[in-house]
Amino acid sequence: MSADAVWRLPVTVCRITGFLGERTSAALLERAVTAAGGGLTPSTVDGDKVIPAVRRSRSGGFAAPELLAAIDEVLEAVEHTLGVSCRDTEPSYGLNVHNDGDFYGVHQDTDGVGYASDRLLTFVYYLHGTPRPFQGGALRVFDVALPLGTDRVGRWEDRTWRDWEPEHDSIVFFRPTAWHQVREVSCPSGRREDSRFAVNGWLCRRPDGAVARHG
Ligand SMILES: O=C(O)CCC(=O)C(=O)O
Ligand SMILES: [Fe+2]
Repeated sequence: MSADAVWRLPVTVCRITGFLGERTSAALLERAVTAAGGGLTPSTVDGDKVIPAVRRSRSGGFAAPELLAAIDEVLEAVEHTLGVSCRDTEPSYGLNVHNDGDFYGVHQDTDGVGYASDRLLTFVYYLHGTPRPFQGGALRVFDVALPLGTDRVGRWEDRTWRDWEPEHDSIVFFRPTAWHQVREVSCPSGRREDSRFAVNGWLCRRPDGAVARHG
């Protein structure tokens, strides 16, 4: 057998289109555009570092109770498909806005500071104007490529991937350990309302002793 043999394991992504429906998603987009008008700050990595070579976008707090309610409704199916249990978790999320030239390099959502290890499930819900006013901006999720021997770690050259379009009113779920990136966005108008909007977050393990939401 070749010493270069690898196991290639596709990473499961649950994707749902038309997630909130036309009216609710339009209202959420309007709120996202308004939120992007003020109060957003450069997105960070490792908790609090702004590193434009790794990540270039703007982020801020955002309330989307209708999105959380809809996530709750599909959660059991998502847990089953991804093989995670989200009992006793709480959401942590915000708004990420990508405009011309913005991107997020390859990373895991478990990177960096301690709290990230409490993330059990990643969700990303996308919003944009019609027709889609930007190009690029796919979510690229890498397959796992494990060498058959145990004497070396996987090489990046061995990785394959799948791109997921950030289509308006679609949502993806995946495990936070998945390697992924946001491909560079091209948004020639540069207008705020033409951005790639994502409500992005995690279901996180509650600190010990907290009261469980689901009883
Ligand atoms: O916007 C996306 O498609 C993914 C964003 C992301 O990976 C993150 O914020 O950790
Ligand atoms: Fe991420």
